[in-house]
Formats: sequence, C-alpha cells, structure tokens
Amino acid sequence: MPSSDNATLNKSPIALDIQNLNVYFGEGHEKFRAVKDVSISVEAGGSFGLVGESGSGKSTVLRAVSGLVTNWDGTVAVNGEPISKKREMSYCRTIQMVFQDPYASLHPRHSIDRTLSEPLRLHKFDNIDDRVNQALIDVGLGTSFRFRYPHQLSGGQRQRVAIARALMLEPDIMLLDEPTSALDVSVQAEILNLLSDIRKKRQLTYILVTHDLAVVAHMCDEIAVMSHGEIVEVMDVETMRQSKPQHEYTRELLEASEGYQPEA
Ligand SMILES: Nc1ncnc2c1ncn2[C@@H]1O[C@H](COP(=O)(O)OP(=O)(O)OP(=O)(O)O)[C@@H](O)[C@H]1O
Repeated sequence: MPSSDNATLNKSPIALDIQNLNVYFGEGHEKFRAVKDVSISVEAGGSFGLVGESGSGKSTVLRAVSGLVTNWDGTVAVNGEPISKKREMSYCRTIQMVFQDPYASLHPRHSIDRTLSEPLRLHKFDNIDDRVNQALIDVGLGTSFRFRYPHQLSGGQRQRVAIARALMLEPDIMLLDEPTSALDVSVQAEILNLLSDIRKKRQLTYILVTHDLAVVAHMCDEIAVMSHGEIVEVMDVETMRQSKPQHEYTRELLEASEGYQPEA
C-alpha cells in the first residue's frame, strides 16, 4: 500500500481529544482542582465553544492544552497523538492560542515586524519577509503596518496582529480565549467574521472560550457549558438556539446572558 494511503488511514478525524482532564492550582493543603474530569472531542475543522460563568475553569482548560499550565492529569491527544506536558516545538506550532487582551499579548516595544518574525525564526521557517507580509494581508491589515508599534494601532488592529502571529505558524488548532471581549463592540463582529473566514479557508479547528452566548451561536457548531470546573452539558448550537438545554444551569445561563438573541 502506498505510504500516502497509510497516512490517510492513520489520520484521526478528531483534531483534539481531551479525556478526564483535571487541572490543579496551589500546593499542599491549598491545592485545589480547578478543572474536574473534563472530556471534550473536537473533529478536525470543527468549532467548539466553552461557555460558563466567570471562574468556571474555561481558560484553565485552554491553558492546560496549550502547555501554559502543567499541573494536570488525564489525556490530551492532538490529531490522534497523546501529548506530553513538556511543550515540544512541533506541538507548540500545531496549537496556537489567541488571548483576550491584545494590549497585553503584544510586546509594547517590539515592532509588528519583530513580533511576527521572531516566532518564524524560532520555528525555522524560510522566506520570513514574504511570510510576514502575507500574514498582514491575510488578517486585513496590509504591509504598511509592518514597521509600526502596538501603541500606533487600535485594539482591533492589535488583535489582528495577534491572530496573524498565531496563523503564520500554520497551526491545525486555534485556542481562542475571549478573543473579542476586550474590544469595542463596533469591532467585535469584524474580528469574529475574520476568524470564521480563516477557519473555513484553512480548515482549522477552533476551541473558543467565551461568556457570550451570541458569540458561540455565531462561531461554533457545538458547545460545552462549564460550572465549578465541570462540564454540566454538551449540546449543539442548534439546540441552544432553540433554547432547549437539558440542564437547569444552562437554562439560567441562557436567561442571564445579556445580548443573546436567538435567531428566528
Ligand atoms: N494561576 C492561577 N493560580 C491559582 N488559581 C487560579 C489560577 N488561574 C485560575 N485559577 C482559578 O481557577 C479557577 C478557574 O479559573 P479560570 O480562569 O479557568 O475560569 P474562567 O471560566 O476562564 O473565568 P473567566 O471567564 O473569568 O476568565 C478559578 O477559581 C480561578 O480563581
């Protein structure tokens, strides 16, 4: 059998498989489990939303998967391969994260050129100039932004740079932690549309953390609702749109969610 057929057969349709994830903070008698037995499977090319009240453990799930916190147990498999807690270079590239606050996630004294070219050098990409220019075009900024600094950009433009930085490493999976909640309402939709377009074009897999049900309704196929570190309900977005959640907590979340407009 040709090796390319083998490769196709071996490729898992599940891009990210998290099973019985527990994440711990603190030491000794102060140690506590912030994430409890969380299991999530996301198909390649899918978009999965994690919603829930503040402190329910959503960001901690992403931080464990991305390697930013390492005190966890359970299994996390990427494209069918279980990952170790030590962040290996290839795995760092495969999973990229975009954070809530573009003001904090870009170095204030580094030009956009430096911000974008350093990760490329680290991961030994070639044609760095061309890649930086293309990445700026891909996120709708254009090459004139290359030698600017973060303070010369609006919040939305900075988040576009943060998205470009994640995308240019050609990841399979993007972890999006409240990617629009620090932005003016007027630019939130632009950034969400950009992220949706990019996912379709590049067949990326998204895990999106948000407290905003309108955002998951727009962006995701499936959602998990978290409360006190646990998943209390998994449902497809259509069920949520029809306001038919099974769990009382999810119903409360729907009712409490300001700005959520079920589509007609
Ligand atoms: N670095 C840390 N050290 C200690 N505790 C932490 C740390 N990060 C998060 N926690 C705790 O873990 C729990 C889950 O926090 P997490 O940030 O994952 O919640 P969240 O659902 O993402 O909330 P939010 O929507 O406010 O960002 C909370 O009790 C939080 O206080």
